Amino acid sequence: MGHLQNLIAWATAQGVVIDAIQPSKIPGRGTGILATRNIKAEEEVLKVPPGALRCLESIPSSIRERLPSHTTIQALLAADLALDKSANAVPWKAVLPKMSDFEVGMPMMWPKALKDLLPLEPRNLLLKREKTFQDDWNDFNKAFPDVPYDEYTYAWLVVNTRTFYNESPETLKYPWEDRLALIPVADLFNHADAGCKVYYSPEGYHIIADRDYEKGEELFISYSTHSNDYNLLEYGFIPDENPSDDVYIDDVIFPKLGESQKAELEKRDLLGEYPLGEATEEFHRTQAVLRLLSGTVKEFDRFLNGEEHGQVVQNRVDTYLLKVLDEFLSDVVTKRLQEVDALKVGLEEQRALLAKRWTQIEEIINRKIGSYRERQMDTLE
Ligand SMILES: C[S@@+](CC[C@H](N)C(=O)[O-])C[C@H]1O[C@@H](n2cnc3c(N)ncnc32)[C@H](O)[C@@H]1O
Repeated sequence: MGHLQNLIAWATAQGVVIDAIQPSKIPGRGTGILATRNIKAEEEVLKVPPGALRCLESIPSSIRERLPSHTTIQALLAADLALDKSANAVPWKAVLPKMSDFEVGMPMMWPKALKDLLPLEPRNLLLKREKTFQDDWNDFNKAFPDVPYDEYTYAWLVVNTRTFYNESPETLKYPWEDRLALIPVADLFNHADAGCKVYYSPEGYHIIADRDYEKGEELFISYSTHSNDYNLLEYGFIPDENPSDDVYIDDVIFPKLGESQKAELEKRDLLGEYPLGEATEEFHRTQAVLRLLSGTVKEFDRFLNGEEHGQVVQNRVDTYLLKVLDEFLSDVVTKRLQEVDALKVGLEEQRALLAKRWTQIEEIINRKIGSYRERQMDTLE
């Protein structure tokens, strides 16, 4: 029996109910879930009972007691996985991605020269994630010094890329972003921005078809509405289509900021993270920094206090933003694409992912420039 068939037999024995789907190898996406017959919308295709979860409650107290009380659920799950040598875990572990998959997709595993060519905002996010990983490893290594670094790294990345939100009386004591669990078989669904519904009941996790599917079609779930910088950093892939994608212009903004302007922004917790997505909450940060760069501190304050009236300042800010976006294209994006192309460091697939991201950024900026120009023409008419 192959690993995937073995997994199904094992999962069924754990009480997992699998209907009309099967895991299969999908080019470019590792393993995914395919329909084995035509499926109607609202059909339940998977149910995973609570007993089959790898979650806070299933972690042996012998592990929890040896790790510090501040240990996150993510780090506890990673510790549990790194230490789990039981035969019961083998069928699930056998279908997990390999370390070589993480080395390609996860920027955490890239050589520094490639990490340095990531856009500034995700580069900063990566530094934070690396610090979290390092802290988790230090705690784990003190408690379990016999487990090698590579084995823990692998377990940590498995947890990082395939957990689900899991609410229980125990996990409610943790911050919401850390209420995590591993759900065998459900963790084989790949991401698309529209996908099957996932919900939890006392019977466990249910996955329900969101629409009709034809036999052989891949079924997806949505991991959430993240930008592709986030998808790359946290999950190690870049979707081709992503309506929630956004671009941060920190790379072009930061070199323009003087020390006193940085201090002004820092004072108000507005230093860094400048997205272009107008629908995002953080777009307010972008509007604020553009006012500071193109106007006076007084105007900047008026904007922050909600005292800006009329269109005059906004029109000037839009014109300034257009200039900034042109600069972003010529001074940052084009340069980065050339640098990635010239670089011989790392694996070809790693460089291809990085180049894909900068190309997407180039396309988004070009679309933005087009829509701002159109808006300006409309205002003039
Ligand atoms: C929850 S797992 C899904 C199953 C996974 N493909 C596997 O082989 O085990 C999440 C991982 O799947 C991959 N993935 C998910 N959605 C993808 C997509 N739309 N395109 C490419 N890779 C995807 C990424 O590597 C991600 O870290």
